[in-house]
Amino acid sequence: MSRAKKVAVLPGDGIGPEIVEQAVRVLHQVEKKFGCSLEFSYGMIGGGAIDRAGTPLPDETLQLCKQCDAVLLGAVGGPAWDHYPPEIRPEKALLQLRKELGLFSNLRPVMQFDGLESSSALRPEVIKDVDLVVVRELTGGIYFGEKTRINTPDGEVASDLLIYHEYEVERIVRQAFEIAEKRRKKVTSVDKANVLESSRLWRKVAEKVSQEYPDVTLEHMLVDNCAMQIVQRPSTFDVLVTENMFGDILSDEAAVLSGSIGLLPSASLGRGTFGLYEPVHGSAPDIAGQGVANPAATLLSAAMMLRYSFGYHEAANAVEEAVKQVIAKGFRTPDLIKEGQIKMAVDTEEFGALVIKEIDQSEVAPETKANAKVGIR
Ligand SMILES: NC(=O)c1ccc[n+]([C@@H]2O[C@H](COP(=O)([O-])OP(=O)(O)OC[C@H]3O[C@@H](n4cnc5c(N)ncnc54)[C@H](O)[C@@H]3O)[C@@H](O)[C@H]2O)c1
Ligand SMILES: CC(C)[C@H](C(=O)O)[C@@H](O)C(=O)O
Ligand SMILES: [Mg+2]
Repeated sequence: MSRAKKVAVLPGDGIGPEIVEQAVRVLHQVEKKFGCSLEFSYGMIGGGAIDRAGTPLPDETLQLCKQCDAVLLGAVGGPAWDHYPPEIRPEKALLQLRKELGLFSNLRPVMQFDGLESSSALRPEVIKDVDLVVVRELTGGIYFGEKTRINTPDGEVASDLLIYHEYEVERIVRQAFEIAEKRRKKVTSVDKANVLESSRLWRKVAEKVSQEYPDVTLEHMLVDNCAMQIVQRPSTFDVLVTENMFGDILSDEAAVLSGSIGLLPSASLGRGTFGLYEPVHGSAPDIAGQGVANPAATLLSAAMMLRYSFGYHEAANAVEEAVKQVIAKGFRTPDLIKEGQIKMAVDTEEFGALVIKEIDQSEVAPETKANAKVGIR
């Protein structure tokens, strides 16, 4: 294979370091098995960076990311920093990093895992055949609009501006159509066009872009309805495209379909092959330091990195298959064990070791249909 691919590794806070450690171990196994070469460089981000460097996103971290081919991130935040002012909160680092790197498109695939049918809070017949991708706009909308906080005689007043430019909507909607063309050819555009002007623009642009993709069906859905439909008839969704905050909320909700937020990976992409890969979940302060976090979401994010940023499709398939196999064989981190179920309980490190063993023993498999469907390039 070609020169070593450079990976910036940002473990972050809470369970971040625990899950990222397993991802790096798995990627070392990928190097061994597939003869590729990855070069890892570590950087600080989030609360830990505030404590050590006085800022959640030190300039060295940003420069490191810019010099690499991809970024692998754990999670940021936690109660220790919740009272900090907005400019030095851990979450600010994440938003700034995505913006600075031009990563406007956040892909969050949601799938079914064999053996987990009864781990979901939903009935097995409802979650049967779930296979959807949330395409979340990532660098615009209310998270990035102007914020104000003023004192008035009637008390404090706060505001967050929700603003979208046409070009921002157009590029993310187009991305959704490109993905849908390789899948089941259906785009659900989610908005609140009955109330929000930004959503009315969103809808108009979605209609315009859809003209270029006559073989893809476009449906519009109001976000409140979508929040219900996603748990009522999830298998009818293929590609779901939406603005930043709606996508944030709906993707956490969609975790119920797989069985745990610890299973949901993500890829944040821009124009080229550079990408940032992180689990959908946060730093899970309630279980941090116990070594019991589910590392699957991070391992699957690493697989997305192999696929989208490096084009290592076989290696990506092997990691995804290995994670699925470990789960199918009945191994479970605590988040996937319901009361009364007898399963083989494993911790974070044991789960990582099982995945490594699966990769070691795997045949080098060709691109499978299921994997190819999420592909965007
Ligand atoms: N990308 C990110 O870095 C990111 C994303 C979301 C939240 N956050 C931050 O994380 C902190 C905690 O947020 P929260 O509690 O609302 O959300 P969270 O996703 O961290 O946790 C929600 C629940 O899911 C569980 N959970 C999450 N990941 C898990 C895993 N891998 N394995 C097993 N269980 C898991 C947690 O234990 C918790 O019960 C906050 O500071 C928040 O701002 C960061
Ligand atoms: C921590 C927060 C800023 C972040 C977001 O809203 O993007 C998180 O919830 C996510 O989903 O990655
Ligand atoms: Mg979120």
